[in-house]
Amino acid sequence: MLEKIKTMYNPVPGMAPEKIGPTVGQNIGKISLPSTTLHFFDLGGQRDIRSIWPKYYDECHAVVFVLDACDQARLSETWEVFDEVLNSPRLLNLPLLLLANKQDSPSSLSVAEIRESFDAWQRARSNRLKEEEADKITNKGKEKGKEPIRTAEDAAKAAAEAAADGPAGTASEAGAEPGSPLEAQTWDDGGAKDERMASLDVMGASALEGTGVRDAVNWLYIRVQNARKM
Ligand SMILES: Nc1nc2c(ncn2[C@@H]2O[C@H](COP(=O)(O)OP(=O)(O)OP(=O)(O)O)[C@@H](O)[C@H]2O)c(=O)[nH]1
Ligand SMILES: [Mg+2]
Repeated sequence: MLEKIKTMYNPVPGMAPEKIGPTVGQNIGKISLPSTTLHFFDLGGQRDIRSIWPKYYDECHAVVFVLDACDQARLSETWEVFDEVLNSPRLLNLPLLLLANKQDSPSSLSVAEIRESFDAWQRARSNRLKEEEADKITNKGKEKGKEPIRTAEDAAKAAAEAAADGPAGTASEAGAEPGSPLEAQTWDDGGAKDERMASLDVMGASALEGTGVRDAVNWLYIRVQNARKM
């Protein structure tokens, strides 16, 4: 994608698609636009390379997450990685674009299908977390049920414990253990994540044919200009 951007915007063309191998570390590039120069850091997407991404978060002004819209088998992995980026506290206030690449291919998912796929993945995860939470509460109840109440003193203690636990299924039960996935789920960010989801920008492009590339660069140009005015 970055090489195509260079070819379209710079006098010296970027590398031809057939010569591009997987990005090891970073690939950099810049393009000049009216009153702005955009500097790009193209970071490799392979598992081992993803650990370097956060090193760039403090320096960047916008993020474009490029996904392979043909690779349906890896979409679930893609959403896990994307969700982490989406929820990175250091990126929370930055413009974020989800760019569905390979739109030239007949097997590519459309922008609408990509959005739907991510929504479905999020719904499934949320249901899974709720089930885990319900199981936890049920198991806890069973444990308690096992304890024989022998004396009046024991009965009073059991009643006090039950009262302290609060009604089953309330937020007091959810994600009680620090560091659990539930805790991440219930982390209060003042609704910033919901807002981000509602305003998530998704676009389609083809790095091979160049369709959608100018729209994506314009998106970046506008966001970076706006950020500068603030
Ligand atoms: N049909 C089609 N193929 C593409 C397009 N963009 C990239 N490819 C092909 O997809 C393969 C992977 O492309 P890369 O550009 O290396 O993918 P990448 O996302 O940068 O991968 P990493 O650098 O490992 O993160 C190559 O065979 C490319 O030729 C596209 O827009 N359409
Ligand atoms: Mg690459």
